[in-house]
Amino acid sequence: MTQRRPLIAANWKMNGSCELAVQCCETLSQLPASNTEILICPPVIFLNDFPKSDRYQLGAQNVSSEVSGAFTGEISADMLAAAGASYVIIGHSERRALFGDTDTLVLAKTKRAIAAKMTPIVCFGETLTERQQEKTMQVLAQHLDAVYAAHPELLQHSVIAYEPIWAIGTGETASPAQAQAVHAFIRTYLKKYDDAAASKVRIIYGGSVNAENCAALFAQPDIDGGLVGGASLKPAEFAAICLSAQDS
Ligand SMILES: O=C[C@H](O)COP(=O)(O)O
Repeated sequence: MTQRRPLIAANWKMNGSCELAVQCCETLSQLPASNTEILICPPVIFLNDFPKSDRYQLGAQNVSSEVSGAFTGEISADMLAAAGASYVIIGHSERRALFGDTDTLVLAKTKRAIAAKMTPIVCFGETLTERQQEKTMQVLAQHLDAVYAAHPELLQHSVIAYEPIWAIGTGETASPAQAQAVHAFIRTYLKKYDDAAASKVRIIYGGSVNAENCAALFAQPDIDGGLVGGASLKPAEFAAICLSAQDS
């Protein structure tokens, strides 16, 4: 880890309950105070089940690209912020693959989040085929360009999540060296938009992070934390992952 403040984010996806929220709060409240920022992104219906705490922040898993109006089922950035979300995950591969979140939508959502004073966690990652064809960096460059080329000013307000799609929910994580190589590429690539912001931006890793593999990942110089799916549904394991970031 680095001088950048570590961020460990839980993405519950469409899982969890108010009972899990209570357990999660209790477990996290026992962690010693530290510089690590802990974030929980439950389904928005559970945001209010988390009491206000200085141990963690709350976030959402998606946001509308629109401000308001006749968009049935959507939730605006202002509404999420009013419900207590200070972060929002944007462009997760599941959104891109299953719900049609294109690069254009990812850019629009990123702008909306920042306008509502939330921090977007903008997700990027390659498929297994793209990795096998050695296209990882090319694919990432294209997707990064789609958000930041015309709007480099967004970078200083963003967190980047690198999530190789082949490692999500599969139990197969990128090795620390593989992940570090991509994180270093992303940081270097982003320098062309804003050199200072690229040095400061937190780039977190997601894809089968667990209590066993997290320490080696977080020890890498360009890995500034994790976006944790399955393991974040087990409060004790998630707390162990948060502790591991403190030690790295
Ligand atoms: O947002 C989280 C990622 O999709 C990783 O999920 P996972 O930890 O279950 O592989």
